[in-house]
Amino acid sequence: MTTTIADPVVSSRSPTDVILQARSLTKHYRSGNHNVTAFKDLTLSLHPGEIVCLLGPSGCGKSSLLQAIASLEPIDAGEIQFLGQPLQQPHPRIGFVFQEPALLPWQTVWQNVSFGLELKQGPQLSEAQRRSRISDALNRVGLAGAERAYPRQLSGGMAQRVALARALARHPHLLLLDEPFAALDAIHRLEMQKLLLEAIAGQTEAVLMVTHDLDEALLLGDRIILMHRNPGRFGQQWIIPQPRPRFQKLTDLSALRAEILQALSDSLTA
Ligand SMILES: Nc1ncnc2c1ncn2[C@@H]1O[C@H](COP(=O)(O)OP(=O)(O)OP(=O)(O)O)[C@@H](O)[C@H]1O
Repeated sequence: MTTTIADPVVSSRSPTDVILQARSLTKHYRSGNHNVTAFKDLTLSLHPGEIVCLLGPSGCGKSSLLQAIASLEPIDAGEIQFLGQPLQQPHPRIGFVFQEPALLPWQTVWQNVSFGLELKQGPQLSEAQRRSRISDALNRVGLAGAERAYPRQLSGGMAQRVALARALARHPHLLLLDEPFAALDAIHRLEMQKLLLEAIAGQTEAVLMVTHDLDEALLLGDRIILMHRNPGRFGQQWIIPQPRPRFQKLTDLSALRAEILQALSDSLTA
């Protein structure tokens, strides 16, 4: 079952619409004298209201897939459509958060979030619109008041909130998250997981998230896709049969958790 993220702007979209359609994607890297196939023949659709989590062993191509969808890395075969249009370059309505916040150390929090709006193909925003977007994004991540701080003055959790605000300022239809909370301790991770759900409400339509943490996938995902490696490819997928938020209800998913854990364990030897 999927939970629709209510959004006055996007409520006209039906869950049968497609935000992202990727067909038969293949990606090779040249490594020394040989090619590494990061992933092969991946097909994926993301629908409005969905958070989809990718789980899988190291090297199965999760990050490469996100980078391909973000148009940060070219693909060797296949096609990606975003909102029905071919996607060939970074799109202003796709936000990206990496494991490292990657903030510019010489710029303030406000300037770092503003940087998310610096895209050649981005919408022409007036100064007032720009300010409003940055201010709204900082509010969403609970950083109103920290606008003038520099990255060195921030904790790891705060820095990651800035990175999230930078992505949200784009008003993304699609948010790509590559292990965004992996570097945080358990308490801050939980805080950020809750904050993420609140921050995307009413704005972001679909989320594709890479995580190594099965509990995180069960907490946040509406759908979990297992990836295998050599070459990277999709395996089983599971629909999470409970609406979000489910912070108090993980024990209800213990049978499903055990099933996914077994599949993950099997994938290590596949
Ligand atoms: N820039 C690169 N040049 C050469 N090979 C690469 C490059 N980036 C990734 N690879 C290779 O592509 C494959 C997929 O890597 P990728 O980082 O996408 O996997 P992953 O599932 O995200 O791994 P992890 O969970 O460890 O982050 C691996 O074999 C990796 O070594």
